[in-house]
Amino acid sequence: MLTTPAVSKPVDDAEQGFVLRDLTYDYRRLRAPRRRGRPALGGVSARASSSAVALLGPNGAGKSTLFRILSTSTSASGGSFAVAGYDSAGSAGSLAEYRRRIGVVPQRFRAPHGYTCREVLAYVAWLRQVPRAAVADNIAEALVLTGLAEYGERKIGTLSGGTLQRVALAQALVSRPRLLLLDEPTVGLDPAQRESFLANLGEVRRRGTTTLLATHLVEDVAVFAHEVVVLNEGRCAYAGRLASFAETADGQPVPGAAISAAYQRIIETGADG
Ligand SMILES: Nc1ncnc2c1ncn2[C@@H]1O[C@H](COP(=O)(O)OP(=O)(O)OP(=O)(O)O)[C@@H](O)[C@H]1O
Repeated sequence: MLTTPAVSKPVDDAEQGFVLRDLTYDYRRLRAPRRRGRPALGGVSARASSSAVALLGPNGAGKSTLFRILSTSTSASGGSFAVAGYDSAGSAGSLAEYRRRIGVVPQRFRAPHGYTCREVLAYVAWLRQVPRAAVADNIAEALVLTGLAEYGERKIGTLSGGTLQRVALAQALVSRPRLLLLDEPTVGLDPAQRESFLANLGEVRRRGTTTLLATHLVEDVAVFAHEVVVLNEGRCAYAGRLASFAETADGQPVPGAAISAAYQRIIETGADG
């Protein structure tokens, strides 16, 4: 029977965030080193200090490449990053531990239709090497945090798109990640589903998980983000507080239109924050 798990306590924003130091990545070095063009990342430096960071940028800006580096599915060609107690330059944390503490929510989450939500989460917990004694609690906590406490025994094939995307978030949380990477997770959801997903995400980031949300939807940025990083053509065009980005007074709601206008200005002028 499901009991209410002890959900980890919210933590101070000051413990959150990340540092990117001159990160470079060049796909051409792998396939066609002499090909003309630019590297996917041409020296990205940025700093964030909150747990709610939106990553914006036009197609090809380098967002997915940055995610691949932060999730360690590929290594940067140069530069380093520090996040969640780990420094890729070697000064802090272990790579093995860091890998266990990353959660990734893809744009389109897929899982076998015949599995229950709990089975999917148990499988991911096994992949992530969650200690056996912690698995049941972690699964229960992930289901509660994503509003899926009643869905543990539901089969994946019976879920709506919005609920399935909450399972995507739950599976990313099952190892209690300290870094959560989300790649346009609300694409295809209707407004009510998006609102519910973002509410869950807000709860997650208040639990102490540095959350980096790549999105093209300014409404999501307005609801979720405290800070914004904008990539353009493989470089950081802006990194800072959402309120400064949209030129809104701190503490005031930031309208989506102001975010959109600031974003366009930065992309068009190449302004550097
Ligand atoms: N596997 C690959 N092989 C070669 N070049 C690639 C590969 N993946 C991405 N690129 C190139 O690297 C650059 C950055 O791509 P990336 O996918 O990181 O950008 P993005 O901001 O995530 O774009 P999108 O919003 O379209 O997903 C682009 O010029 C892209 O063409």
